[in-house]
Amino acid sequence: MANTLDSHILIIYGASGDLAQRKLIPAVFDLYRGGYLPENFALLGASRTDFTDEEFRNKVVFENDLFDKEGHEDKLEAFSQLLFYQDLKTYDGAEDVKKLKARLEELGQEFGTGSNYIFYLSTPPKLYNTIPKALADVGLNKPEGGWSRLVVEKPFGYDEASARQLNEELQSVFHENDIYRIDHYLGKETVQNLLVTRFANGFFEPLWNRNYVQSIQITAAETVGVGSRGGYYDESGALRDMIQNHLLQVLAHVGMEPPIRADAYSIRGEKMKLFQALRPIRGEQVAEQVVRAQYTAGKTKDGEVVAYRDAEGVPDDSTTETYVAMKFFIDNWRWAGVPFFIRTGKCLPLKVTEVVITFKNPPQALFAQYDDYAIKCDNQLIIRIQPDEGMAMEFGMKVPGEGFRVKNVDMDFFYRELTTKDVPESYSRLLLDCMKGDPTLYARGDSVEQAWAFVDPILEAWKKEEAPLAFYEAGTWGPEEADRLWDGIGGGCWRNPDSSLTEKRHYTEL
Ligand SMILES: NC(=O)C1=CN([C@@H]2O[C@H](COP(=O)(O)OP(=O)(O)OC[C@H]3O[C@@H](n4cnc5c(N)ncnc54)[C@H](OP(=O)(O)O)[C@@H]3O)[C@@H](O)[C@H]2O)C=CC1
Ligand SMILES: O=C1O[C@H](COP(=O)(O)O)[C@@H](O)[C@H](O)[C@H]1O
Repeated sequence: MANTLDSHILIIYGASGDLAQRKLIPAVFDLYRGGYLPENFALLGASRTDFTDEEFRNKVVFENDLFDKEGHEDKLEAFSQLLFYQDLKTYDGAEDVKKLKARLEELGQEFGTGSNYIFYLSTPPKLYNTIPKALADVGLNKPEGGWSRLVVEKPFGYDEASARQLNEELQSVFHENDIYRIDHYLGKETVQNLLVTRFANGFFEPLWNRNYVQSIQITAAETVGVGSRGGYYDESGALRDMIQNHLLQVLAHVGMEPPIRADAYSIRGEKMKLFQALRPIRGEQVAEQVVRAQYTAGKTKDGEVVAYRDAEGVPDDSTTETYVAMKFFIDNWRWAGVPFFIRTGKCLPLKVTEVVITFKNPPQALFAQYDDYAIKCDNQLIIRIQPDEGMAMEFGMKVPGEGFRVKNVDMDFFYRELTTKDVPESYSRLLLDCMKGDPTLYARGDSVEQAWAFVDPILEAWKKEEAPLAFYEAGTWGPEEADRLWDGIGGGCWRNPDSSLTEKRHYTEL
């Protein structure tokens, strides 16, 4: 099936690496299989490893376990014929980029793709500024008669200053509208569905504010440890790796004002305003509002785990956090006074990401004398980002029989009931949007800086050791210090979720 996308070539820098093999090439194959790619399309891998086109195809397609090969041999073979490879001596050398340009022109003629290019930077981040400059030196940032877009992987900077500098460097050679800062959480259907839930329905929005909401919590728990990524992770830590980008993006979808239109300008503008309203956490407040912790040896769902400090590539005196829990406020009219909580960690009991909106109790506890009312009657909306994607509303109902005993029940919706199709993988959706020239689900430069501005003071306090590092056993829900964040706000606690969104309850004991 042909479509109306512009013909183009997708160039993946760092094509010999893990991300290209595990995520990018399979995502392009999904687009190919779904008929989303333009009729004239080619993919050019570029990195230093010596491959012929054929060797590259073998590595990233035929020897790639992530492809379900059975029954798809013909499609895979045809897809592989769209893949090419250009070896480089360096990523930013003049000779290399000239060679790359010549290859692109050759492919452009062979495939009729013209001079439309997407350059995907899947290399170590230190090359994110030098590659675009090298492209600009030979005019590949503004190709004659075509267009050029740049996709930049995470991490986008290390702090606000480095993100600002990177923005300046990129924007000096590419127009902001052509820079696509990828955050794979924005490619998740359920993160996008937060906007639909809020803005396509009439009954959530009137309740979605300080008058009715008691607290909002976001949890992103992982069972895995750092595995073989210790070297990268130790320089990063959970705050940079998960909160500065993914979870603040989720927060923005939960907290932003309604956009005027469902387009990149309006949606990204509202997200920026939300980030500007985040109340900074500085100095002594860091110890009160943010808990950082590191896992020790233990047992998770995946088996025995060694302590973080014993993981490959991690120094034995590392103070890098593998867990963060924090409480903060958003200083705007909608959210004044509402506490927000975010936590994320490695080696926790479950892989789960969810948002929980807890609504205020009714003004009078009318049925308080009946046993379990007090503990049972939270009105919560639970939005499950992954897995078991869906939503559940919890509220109190009368237990049949005498008196007014109240129990919590739930109404749920599961994404799998909405469609029999597989939920598209984040990278496929995001790549397709870039091919269409739609940056709505990509992070805008100023908002990335603003997100860093929120986390920077926390990182500074940690650097000065103004807040202690706690420890938690792998396989537990984190340190007990995180529970204390809920003190003094008039109720509430972390919801430690089950593996399924709602355990189907049997009410026989009633
Ligand atoms: N892997 C993942 O799941 C994710 C990765 N990312 C980001 O994407 C980018 C690529 O990640 P990933 O594919 O995992 O990384 P890899 O370490 O696998 O590197 C990708 C490629 O970059 C090239 N490279 C260039 N210079 C260097 C260097 N000095 N050291 C090592 N490699 C170099 C290598 O190719 P060659 O030697 O052939 O030139 C390598 O194959 C990173 O910035 C990462 O932060 C983001 C999210 C998830
Ligand atoms: O970007 C990252 O995300 C993953 C978690 O992504 P998910 O889609 O599986 O929730 C995390 O494991 C990794 O450390 C981080 O770099």
